[in-house]
Amino acid sequence: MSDASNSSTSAYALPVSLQTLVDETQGQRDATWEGRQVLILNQVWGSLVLSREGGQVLHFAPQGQAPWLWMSSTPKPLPAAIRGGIPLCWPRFGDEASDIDLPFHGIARKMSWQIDAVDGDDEGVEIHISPAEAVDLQLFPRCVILASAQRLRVELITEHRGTTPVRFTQALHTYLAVQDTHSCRVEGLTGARYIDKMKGGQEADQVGELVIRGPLDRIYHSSVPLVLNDGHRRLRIGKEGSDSSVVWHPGVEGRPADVPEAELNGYLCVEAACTRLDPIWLPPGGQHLLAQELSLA
Ligand SMILES: O=P(O)(O)OC[C@H]1O[C@H](O)[C@H](O)[C@@H](O)[C@@H]1O
Repeated sequence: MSDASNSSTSAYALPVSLQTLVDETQGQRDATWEGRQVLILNQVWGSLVLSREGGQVLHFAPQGQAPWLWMSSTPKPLPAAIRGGIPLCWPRFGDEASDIDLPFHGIARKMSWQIDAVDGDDEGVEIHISPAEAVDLQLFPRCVILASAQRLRVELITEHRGTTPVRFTQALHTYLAVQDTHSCRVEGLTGARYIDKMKGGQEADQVGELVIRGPLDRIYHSSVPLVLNDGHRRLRIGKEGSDSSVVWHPGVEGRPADVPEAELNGYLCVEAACTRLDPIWLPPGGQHLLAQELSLA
């Protein structure tokens, strides 16, 4: 379903068709949503949806709570990436120079992934995924997703299986569900140096708390945990293996085609990233772990 009837008007809400699939799940099952093969978990600790296309968490909510992640009700059809949840931008983030000739946000979010293990009980679940197709690079990715009533943690692990050192960038491009983008503050960035991509890459220092007033596309040089406060909920955004925090919202002018107007202010992207500020150099045999962990603050 990709029409207006799939859109829910209440804040934090999932697209109606996805929420229905979650509600109809008891325990764990495979299903199809918007042409994607998804694993749906609806258990004592909460619910989670994972797409094999893109290896992407599409939804997470602790039991009895509203969704923590935003999802477009009108995603583009395959082979496009889905806008929402936690897209994997790997092994290239945005417009940074790359050793390898790759698309803007890399290849992972358009790859097909397989589920290697799902290990869960009433307390939570641990899911391991890896590419279902050959990765024609020296680098090989895999992910571990840990969900419980208290947290969602996504780990993106890169192994170097080749013979020469490789430089790469990446991001866990998380779309966080908010009541209204323009009521949001991101706490923890005061004083941090940032690159303003909307001002041609101009650099500046963050003065005071970051308050979202309009379109924003910034790479902060920051490795500390942040808090997204939308006035109704405070989400702690912890991370590992990342010295860049990207904060992005396109605003009305830049609204992507796969974001209905009514849903535009239902999210803010706060991304755990390794960018041009902190690219990863991996030697042969090396491994890097990038993680983002969400919990209530
Ligand atoms: O539309 P996408 O390819 O998913 O990219 C969406 C956005 O992602 C990042 O946050 C970048 O900083 C932005 O410059 C970009 O516009």
